[in-house]
This record gives sequence, C-alpha cells and structure tokens, in this order.
Amino acid sequence: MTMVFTLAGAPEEQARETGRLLFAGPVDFVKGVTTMAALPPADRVEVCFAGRSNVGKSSLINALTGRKSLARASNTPGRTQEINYFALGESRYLVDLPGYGFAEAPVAVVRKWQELLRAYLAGRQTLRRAFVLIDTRHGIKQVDDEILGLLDKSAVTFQVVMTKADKVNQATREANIAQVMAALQKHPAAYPEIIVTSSEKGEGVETLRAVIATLE
Ligand SMILES: Nc1nc2c(ncn2[C@@H]2O[C@H](COP(=O)(O)OP(=O)(O)OP(=O)(O)O)[C@@H](O)[C@H]2O)c(=O)[nH]1
Repeated sequence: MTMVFTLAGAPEEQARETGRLLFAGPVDFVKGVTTMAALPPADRVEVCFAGRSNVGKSSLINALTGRKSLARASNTPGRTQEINYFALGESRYLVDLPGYGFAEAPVAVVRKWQELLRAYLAGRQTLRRAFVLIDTRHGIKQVDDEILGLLDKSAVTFQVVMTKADKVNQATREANIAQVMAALQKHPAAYPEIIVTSSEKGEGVETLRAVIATLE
C-alpha cells in the first residue's frame, strides 16, 4: 500500500538529524551537461529530480539547500534545459533534470532531451533514486505517466514528491494524493511512500532532506 511519508517516529529523528547535517554543509553547483560524456565521474550516491515544467522543481531545490537561487526559479517554463549537477559536500550529487512536457518546445529539442533522459536513467550506476515532482493541484498527468514508465523500464526506483501543497485546500489535497497513490499501483519502480511538500511554507522539506541523506 502506498503511504504519505511523514518521518513521524523515533528512528526517524536520527534520519532528520542526518539530513540537517548534510544540508547544513556546502552545496556547490558542479556543472550543467547536455551529453552523457560530460557527466561527472560516478563516484558517489546520486539522486535526481524530474518534473513537468513549472512544477516547482527549482523552488524545491532552493528550499532543500536553503539557497535562494541555486537552481533558477523562474516563470518561464522550460528554461532549465541541461542536466544540472550540485554537490552536497563530497558524499552526494543532487541532479536537476530538464523539465518535461513543455508544449511550446520545438520537437527536435524535446527529442534531444528525451534521448539524454533515457540514456541517463538507464545508464547512471550511482543513481539511487529519482524524485518525480507532481503538482498537488494537478495530480499525475499523462506526460508524467510516460516518465514513470521510463523509470520502470530503467529499473530506477522513483519516489513521488507532491509540490505546491500550500496552493490547494484540504479536499483537493486529499483527492489528488489519492489519485497519485492509485496511479502508482501500476508502476513497479515506485517507492511506496510519497512526500508532500511546499517550498513556500517549508512543508515536507526536512523529510526530503532526511530521505536523501540516508540513501546508501
Ligand atoms: N505557492 C507556491 N508557489 C510555488 C511553490 N513552488 C514553486 N512555486 C511557484 O511556481 C512557479 C514555478 O516554480 P519553479 O520552481 O520555477 O518551477 P520549475 O519546475 O523549476 O520550472 P522550470 O524551470 O520550467 O522547469 C514559480 O512562480 C514559483 O514561485 C510552492 O511550494 N508554493
């Protein structure tokens, strides 16, 4: 059964502390890459963030790292077209994938992203988990489902992170969480707990830090 992950127990306090420590350390932009050949050496645990354009990915990365403009948060959908690498100290890479589902992007550009995404997901040995961001207002759309299918195929464990939770009322929140949980049943690579976040209010941010910090 899929559950909302809240870190609400004694062993979780330890994870929370580990997360706090990791994210209190240095966070550095390493490089932006557009080809597999340009990826940094696969020498540490890596997690990536994927999501539709405008889902709130940059804002979440900024909230996680406590840096205001580490990942560029903008109102122009689809501007982040590279795979951006950030180093958390020397133990982890945080990887910001290009936003997908940007309707106005030229077909050739979309194709190029898809190829890179496919190659990255299937070929990155040190990738431990993909966080797939889903807007709490909208739930899982077809374009998200395609990415989830790709993650299944690549056998990359993914965990859904709901974003912008502050933008919906309780009823919509519950309905869309239920929709997401139901949709995950058909994805073998889905991690069975989702995380609900708001970069604006800080909800879920510490939980996500703890998850990232404790992945081996
Ligand atoms: N209320 C609220 N607004 C948010 C939240 N997260 C992001 N936003 C807003 O949503 C818009 C898009 O956020 P971004 O973080 O730029 O989204 P993105 O997914 O990085 O967008 P791309 O660069 O197109 O991939 C911005 O106007 C943000 O201020 C949130 O938790 N709550």
